[in-house]
Amino acid sequence: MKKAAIIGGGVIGGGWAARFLLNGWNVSVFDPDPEAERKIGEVLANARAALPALSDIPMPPEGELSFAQSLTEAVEGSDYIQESVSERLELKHRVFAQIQQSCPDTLIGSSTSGFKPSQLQEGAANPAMIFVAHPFNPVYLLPLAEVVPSAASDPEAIERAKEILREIGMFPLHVRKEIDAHIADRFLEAVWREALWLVKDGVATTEEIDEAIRMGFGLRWGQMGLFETYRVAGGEAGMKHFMAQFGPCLSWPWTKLMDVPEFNDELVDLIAGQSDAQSGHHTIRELERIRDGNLIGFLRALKERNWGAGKVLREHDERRRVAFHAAPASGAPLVMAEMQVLPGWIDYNGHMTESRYLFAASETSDAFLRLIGADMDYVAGGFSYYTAETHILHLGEAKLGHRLTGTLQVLAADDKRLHVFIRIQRGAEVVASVEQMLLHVDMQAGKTCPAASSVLDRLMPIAAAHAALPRPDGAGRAVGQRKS
Ligand SMILES: NC(=O)C1=CN([C@@H]2O[C@H](COP(=O)(O)OP(=O)(O)OC[C@H]3O[C@@H](n4cnc5c(N)ncnc54)[C@H](O)[C@@H]3O)[C@@H](O)[C@H]2O)C=CC1
Ligand SMILES: C[N+](C)(C)CC(=O)CC(=O)[O-]
Repeated sequence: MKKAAIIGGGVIGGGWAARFLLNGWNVSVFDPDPEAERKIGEVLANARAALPALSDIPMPPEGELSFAQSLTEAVEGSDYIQESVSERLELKHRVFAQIQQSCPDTLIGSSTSGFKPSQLQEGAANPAMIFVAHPFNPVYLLPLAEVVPSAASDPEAIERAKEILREIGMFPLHVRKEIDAHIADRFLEAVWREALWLVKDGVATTEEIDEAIRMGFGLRWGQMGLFETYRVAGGEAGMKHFMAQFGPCLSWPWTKLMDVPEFNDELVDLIAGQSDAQSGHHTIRELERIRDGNLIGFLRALKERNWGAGKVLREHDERRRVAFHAAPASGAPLVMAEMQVLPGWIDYNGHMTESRYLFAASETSDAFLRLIGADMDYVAGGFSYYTAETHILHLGEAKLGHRLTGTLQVLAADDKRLHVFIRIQRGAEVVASVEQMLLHVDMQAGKTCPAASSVLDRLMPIAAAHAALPRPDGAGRAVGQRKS
């Protein structure tokens, strides 16, 4: 089992410890803070609840965590050392000196947010082993680690470090030219300084600034970065058009940070050329589709959490739910869910795996239950619908990227029973039908009971309207039954 030593077990050291442990490494932490063990325990509990949810493969057995009494004890026999002490250069120098007394040839990544590797290496016994490995909080979830070597670094050691970071699920971004605050923190710092001006000048509150980020460009940045986003914003003509349109802003007072590069053809060609090399293999339409697919995934996740832009989606749903019940019930199957076949839904036969048809049906029926008021508040009150029986007919194949619609027809309903017929459709093609019997239950008693009148008042008009629909062909089918 490999061993990582974490020197400094605060916010970032705790995150590194969790990432290594959950990826199967033994971890030894040294931090003189008497609270370090408790703090790391809490970070680890959060990481255990979060990181496995990102994986479709079972996680390796967790490594062993130990707390060393001295720095020398922590680093002994380690394959990798991550320094995460406070952002003070003289403290980092002292820590490196102590580490290299006993482990001069072991890789030492520093979490420093801003010091250059050449600064970290000053006075070191073996500068070649010291480099920046700058992570992002929470370290156990965010993949980026900026790996910054200096001219004194050993290239082979840097490649080994990048491989270790990949092994624990990170994305090592090799920063080729050392600079204060590396790459990402320079952006964070620029945005931060601009935000401080806006607040100080009374232009916006901290909340308004956060809304400006999380309701708009923050979502775009999170899935496409800066240049790819602006390339798409240039329309069919791409980056050159974008720059022609917005280049003049560089000399307008659009920012307090007025030290800007001269806007000339050389700059345009530099940026546009790099943008072509980065993204020119996709058409703008392809990039739009990639962007939209990514945004749908984000927004669905945010909606699940009822957070940020996801809260807006839920509020919008609620408004539409009220409007829906105010109108007369329609006599057509209800379109209750839209989804896209994701990579993790595909099986070894190259099409959507069977369990995802049930998932798609349950997305559809859950949305219907929310529609009739059997929502999470109703469940919190101790009542719910449970599925008693399901019959799936596989009628077609859904493949990666297909957009699917879940429609629901009520076959029958009374105060305790809800018999539904769900079609999972790709356009007009029904790829599966899912017939279900749901029973209304008192969750505490573990028995069926009549649904609340607030639910029945919404359900029964829909059931009455659907009674006029033709009975679906697949309804009531049993396994093995031949159609006459
Ligand atoms: N907080 C953040 O958002 C990020 C911080 N960083 C960087 O990570 C490093 C650590 O920052 P945080 O974890 O936020 O600080 P922190 O204040 O939460 O933790 C620093 C820890 O270092 C310990 N420490 C101090 N002297 C020590 C010594 N001689 N030996 C061992 N441990 C010692 C302290 O007791 C403390 O627990 C800094 O270089 C910072 O710039 C990097 C990315 C993000
Ligand atoms: C504010 N900060 C400079 C410490 C931020 C970072 O270094 C990275 C992060 O996680 O935001």
